Amino acid sequence: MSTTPPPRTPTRSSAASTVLRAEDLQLSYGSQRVLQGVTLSLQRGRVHGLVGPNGAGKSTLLRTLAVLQKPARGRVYLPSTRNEPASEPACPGRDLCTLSSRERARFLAYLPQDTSVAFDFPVREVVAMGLYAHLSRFRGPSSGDLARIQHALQRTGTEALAEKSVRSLSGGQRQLVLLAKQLAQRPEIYLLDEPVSALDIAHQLHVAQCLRELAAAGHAVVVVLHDITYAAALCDRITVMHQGRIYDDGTPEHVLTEQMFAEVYRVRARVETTSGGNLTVLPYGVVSARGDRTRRRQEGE
Ligand SMILES: Nc1ncnc2c1ncn2[C@@H]1O[C@H](COP(=O)(O)OP(=O)(O)OP(=O)(O)O)[C@@H](O)[C@H]1O
Repeated sequence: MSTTPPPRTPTRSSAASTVLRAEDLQLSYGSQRVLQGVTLSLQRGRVHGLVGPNGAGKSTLLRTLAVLQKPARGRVYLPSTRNEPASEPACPGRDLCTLSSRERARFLAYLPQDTSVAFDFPVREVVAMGLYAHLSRFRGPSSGDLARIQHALQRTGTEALAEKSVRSLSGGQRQLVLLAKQLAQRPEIYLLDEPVSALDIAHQLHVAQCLRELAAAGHAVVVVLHDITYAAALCDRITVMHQGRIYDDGTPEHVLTEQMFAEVYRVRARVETTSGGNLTVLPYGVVSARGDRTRRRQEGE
């Protein structure tokens, strides 16, 4: 079942500036090439979706953008003038890996796909960890910091869980708590790997609203998603990953085509626009060599 988030906001048409650029990324695990020639720019005020089949390289790309993995080739950097269009050639800029861990934490937050936690803490303390980059070594959290934690809990609907131990939570609750931690962190860029995969439809809508608000406030939001209809409604721009490469990149209307579903996902899918203007995707069959022949015979080709 797919959930349709609220329609995209006018931020989509406003002028966007590039906040981070990745250029010609290449990364392998042993002999397996997982990223090949990946180049993309992230813009403020945009929700940027990453979609593609299992194993396409989406999580690896996100971890590389978060400087948690080092590419064999290519770089991730802050453009020196952060307002050039995505299509312009790279300018020298500053490599993200040269930022200190505190600077990096002020710049970006990364939500992993696996939300299991190594240590047990009360939820409120987990969210407070998001403040690390903003706290002085010599003082505890201020009243403003405490208010920020409370706001993050409220924004994600996890207030009632604040005193519970994080290990006692359900998978979906843990996902919301880790999102609250990111909100408390207040970075310029949010890198979120399947942030709604464990959420019910109400919470999916709630998170979509929250991400749209972050974009409207000028943050860049990158989100890996498998629910294509949800992605179409939420994202200003979608990058389709296929076998470690960018297959296509652009507005949902541009990239979510029946041809793309056949070539990348190997499924037949109907792509329709509802009367409300939302794009919906209905997969109805698997593409296979045999299936293609059968279909052609049925169609009398
Ligand atoms: N630590 C690792 N060691 C070896 N291979 C890995 C490792 N992590 C990922 N891979 C391989 O890299 C490829 C890309 O994985 P990645 O997790 O980036 O894909 P994905 O597009 O996020 O997939 P999914 O939608 O299933 O989460 C896969 O073939 C995977 O098996």
